[in-house]
Amino acid sequence: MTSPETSTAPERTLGEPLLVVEGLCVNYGRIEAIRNVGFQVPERGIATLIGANGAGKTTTLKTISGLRPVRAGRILFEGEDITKVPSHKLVQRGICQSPEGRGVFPGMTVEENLDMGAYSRKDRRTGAIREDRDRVFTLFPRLLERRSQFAGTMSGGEQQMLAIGRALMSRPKLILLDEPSMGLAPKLIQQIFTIIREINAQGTTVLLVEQNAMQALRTADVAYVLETGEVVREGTGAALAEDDSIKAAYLGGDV
Ligand SMILES: Nc1ncnc2c1ncn2[C@@H]1O[C@H](COP(=O)(O)OP(=O)(O)OP(=O)(O)O)[C@@H](O)[C@H]1O
Repeated sequence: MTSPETSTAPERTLGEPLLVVEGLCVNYGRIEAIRNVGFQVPERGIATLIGANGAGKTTTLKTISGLRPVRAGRILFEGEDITKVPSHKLVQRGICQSPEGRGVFPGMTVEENLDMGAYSRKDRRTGAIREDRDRVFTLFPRLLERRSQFAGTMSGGEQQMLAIGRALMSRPKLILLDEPSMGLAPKLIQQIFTIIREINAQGTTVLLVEQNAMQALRTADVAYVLETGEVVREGTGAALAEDDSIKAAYLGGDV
């Protein structure tokens, strides 16, 4: 049993909301994938969306990234309306997503994949890109060992690390992580959550989508529970991790 005092969320001063989502509705044809979804991500914080399969987590992230059109509602980033801003422009503004299921370039080496992540940034000085590559290698020493290896020949966990590293290469203010622990062995899951906290401690705001509810709640400052396309609960990660109805519904044996 974890008390709020033992939450591993680091002590930081959270800022004003960096991302605000209001009344978001998104459809796939006639199917309403999410309805009236609203939440906020505080600057320098970690927010998480948890929920079962099909709850609408990935759709929410894709919509924030500009990959799905909005039927109703709006998305504000740094106080500006970005609801209709296309994906590549959002990367330039500081929002970058690490997709579910890795999505690395299999025929490129680790290093080439990382360089692709820096493609759209304004500061393209070789020195600056090298520094950021080194930062990724410090976070993920395994990627350094495999810097010349083709991404497609690496394990699932290594590809997941590479996808996060590649997103970091755009120097995002806000990183969107879609199920970073998916399919990983328990030891690697612990490592990924430690790295997420480290990325956040270095100044990047995090929006984390997870099915691994207990780990996500322990990591997050604020948390929202999605159920069939709607936000049904919200609170601090620590409070929701302690809530009996949340434990019964979402945590199962995952503790
Ligand atoms: N390409 C698509 N076409 C039609 N419906 C879709 C599509 N993608 C998702 N949906 C539907 O939208 C709803 C939300 O799905 P979404 O993938 O966002 O959920 P999720 O919470 O991320 O689930 P998971 O954890 O399984 O990835 C579901 O009802 C799903 O069936």
